[in-house]
Amino acid sequence: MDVVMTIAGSDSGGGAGIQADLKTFQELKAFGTSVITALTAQNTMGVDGIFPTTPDFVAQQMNSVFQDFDVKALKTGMLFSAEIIETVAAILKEQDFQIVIDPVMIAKGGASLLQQEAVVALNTKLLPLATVLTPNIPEAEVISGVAIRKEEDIEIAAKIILEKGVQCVVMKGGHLEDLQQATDTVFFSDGTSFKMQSKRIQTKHTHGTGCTFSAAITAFLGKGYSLQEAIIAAKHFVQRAIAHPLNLGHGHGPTNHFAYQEHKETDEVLVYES
Ligand SMILES: Nc1ncnc2c1ncn2[C@@H]1O[C@H](COP(=O)(O)OP(=O)(O)O)[C@@H](O)[C@H]1O
Ligand SMILES: Cc1ncc(COP(=O)(O)O)c(N)n1
Repeated sequence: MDVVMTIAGSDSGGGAGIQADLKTFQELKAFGTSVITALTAQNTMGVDGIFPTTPDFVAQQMNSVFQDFDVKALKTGMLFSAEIIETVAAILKEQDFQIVIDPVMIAKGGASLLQQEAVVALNTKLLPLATVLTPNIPEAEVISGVAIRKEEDIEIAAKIILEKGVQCVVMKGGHLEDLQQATDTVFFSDGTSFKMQSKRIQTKHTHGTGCTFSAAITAFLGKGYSLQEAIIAAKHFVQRAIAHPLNLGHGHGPTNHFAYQEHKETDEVLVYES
């Protein structure tokens, strides 16, 4: 059994964060371990409160798992503060994992899940350790300092991000809402790139899409897929999870992790070199 890890915040509403990650790992038959950076009081309508863990206790959780398990791949999600980022980075520097970094900043409802002053630590301490970084458009803008207004800006921002030491960046297109397609563009540090395109589903139930996508990449990497294979397989996973919503809650409802097994016919991801 392949062991993977998520280092992220808890979402009491079950749609994002640690809960989305563990559900994704489970559906993909990877054994999920978890390090909780913060508790959030949250539902589909928004975040009502945040209670961060101390950096020392984040370290203690990581060390307990690493002492006992052979972790194959891990992801980070909500890290909340510069102190937590520095603690996580210092431990990961000593290890040789495949690391997926989902640079979570703002929840769909608008709450800040990363303190503003933590962006420097993210850029300088954590990004150089990333096998793959998965920013949405607003996150890519903050990390790169480039305002993304048109297609060409995506490539400009990606190049700046790769210069920070990231091996691969997936520029997620979920926030480009005027388009018919949900297109993610993947750039590697060797200069190659490809696009993944799927039908944009008209739905408000997109809570946890980014968490689910990065957790799926982690699970597939843990199972031995190549980086490109893992990213493409994860796009299939999230597409099915969005296409078959559970219609839960009164706001932005969660994605459907069961859909990967239950709706194998939903497979319309187009991949092409860019
Ligand atoms: N309405 C949608 N239909 C299909 N795919 C979507 C939709 N919204 C987001 N996605 C996909 O979900 C994944 C997460 O993207 P995004 O929503 O941009 O991330 P985040 O949750 O971090 O904001 C990406 O693969 C993106 O293309
Ligand atoms: C604890 C936690 N982590 C991450 C997100 C981001 O969610 P999304 O994937 O919808 O951007 C969230 N809302 N809560």
